[in-house]
Amino acid sequence: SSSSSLCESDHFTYTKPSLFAINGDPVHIVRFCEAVQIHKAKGCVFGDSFRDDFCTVHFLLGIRFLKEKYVEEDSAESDNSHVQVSLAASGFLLFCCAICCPCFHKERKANSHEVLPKESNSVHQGSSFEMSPTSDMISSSSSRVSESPSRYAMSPRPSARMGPLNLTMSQIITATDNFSDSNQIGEGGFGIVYKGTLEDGQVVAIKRAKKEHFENLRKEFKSEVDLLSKIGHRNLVKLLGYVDKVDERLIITEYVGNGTLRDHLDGTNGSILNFSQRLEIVIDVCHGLTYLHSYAERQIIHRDIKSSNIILTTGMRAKVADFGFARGGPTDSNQTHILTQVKGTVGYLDPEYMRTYQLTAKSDVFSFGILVVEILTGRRPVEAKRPHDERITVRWAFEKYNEGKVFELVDPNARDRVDEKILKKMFCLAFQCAAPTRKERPDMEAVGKQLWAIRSSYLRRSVEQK
Ligand SMILES: Nc1ncnc2c1ncn2[C@@H]1O[C@H](COP(=O)(O)OP(=O)(O)OP(=O)(O)O)[C@@H](O)[C@H]1O
Repeated sequence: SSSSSLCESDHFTYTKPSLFAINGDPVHIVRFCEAVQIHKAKGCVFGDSFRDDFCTVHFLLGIRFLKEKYVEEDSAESDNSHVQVSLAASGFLLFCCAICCPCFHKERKANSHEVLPKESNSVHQGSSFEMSPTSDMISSSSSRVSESPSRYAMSPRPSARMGPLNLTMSQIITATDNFSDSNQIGEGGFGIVYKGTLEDGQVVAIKRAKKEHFENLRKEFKSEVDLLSKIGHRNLVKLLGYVDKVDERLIITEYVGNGTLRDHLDGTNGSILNFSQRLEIVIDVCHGLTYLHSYAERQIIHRDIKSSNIILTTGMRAKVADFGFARGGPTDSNQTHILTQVKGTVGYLDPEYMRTYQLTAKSDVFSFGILVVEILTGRRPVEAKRPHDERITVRWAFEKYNEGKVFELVDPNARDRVDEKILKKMFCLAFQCAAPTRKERPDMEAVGKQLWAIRSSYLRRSVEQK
């Protein structure tokens, strides 16, 4: 059987099982899908009889392997192989655009209709939330609400401390000037964050649980402390100690003094991030996540990767913070996922995890993909005040990317001009990470390799341009 559709003056025909034609001329499937994509971007509507399932990754599995080969070659690129690799890279982009993206586009649309409007109506954007697998509801009363506290009642234990710091309550009170407003540096779902200066001059960040949520936040506190105590990496905020008393719950971490990534994207502290800084931040976050997923004592899934949870140092290095929602990954090698409540932040949440309650490290990969689009465009994942077709940033970016208008995506505040190929590679990688299903997303280690290759091309081109 055959389906056909007329778009502008072009006539598209698909005859099962694998004959593709434009205006009567047989064409390769990749060319065909590309043309469909371009016409869709121009606003052409394909009739019901015309199904484009064959443009999905599943259909083109064979070609996908080819794409992966290109990426590998790209990572190993050297100065000598420059020309050859550039060609391979553009081939990769072509495939990425024609194959990975149509699939992403199609499924993403379906997913976002299902979940995004519901979420954005229900919760304050940018705040973390959780959703129970049984109730299927998103809490709207508070950005972070826990399950019944009694389920998590722990036996009372003394004010426990770990890490290099052994602080008493009175030392903490002195360090924060009795939790004075002037030392307050931020506020999240867990509580208020204070800056503290210890007797020896060391500056720390002290998260103080809000009294009204004390019981509810017990599990979150425990999870954050337990997981943070097992990790040590330069791209993750370090736990220095904690206090767990009947009437006080505090987490003491290293102080990272240059504000959140979101602050920097907003330009609230005066300076605008250039492309090179954005690329380094992306790489730092990738390294932090790679460590959590593959090198920590036990796999850790962060579950709340977003720009306000990335804090920058004065040297503009990025550190992942806020482990309040973090969870250990599967312990048994036969286990592919963990079945659990949905927790995270609107706009960054993995649609597959939302649908199935199955959590894997690939949920962090999805959030990372969304974050990369945010870093490059400067736009929040959901921009409610924009025109309709620009509200879901990743979808808007994807459409523009497919129209070949990659420069229109770049944050208008970032003035340094970047090579188009580099930008395309970055966006393409972000779209792969934000693919609708986890099996289509690369793991963080593979992302790191691609980023490293992008970085060396970027540095080489910067030198060439000088
Ligand atoms: N280690 C730190 N060093 C410096 N500032 C920090 C540190 N940790 C947190 N902050 C600041 O405190 C703010 C609140 O952090 P917190 O992790 O409690 O909440 P959040 O991530 O912004 O919100 P939510 O918990 O609802 O997701 C951060 O946005 C940041 O500005």
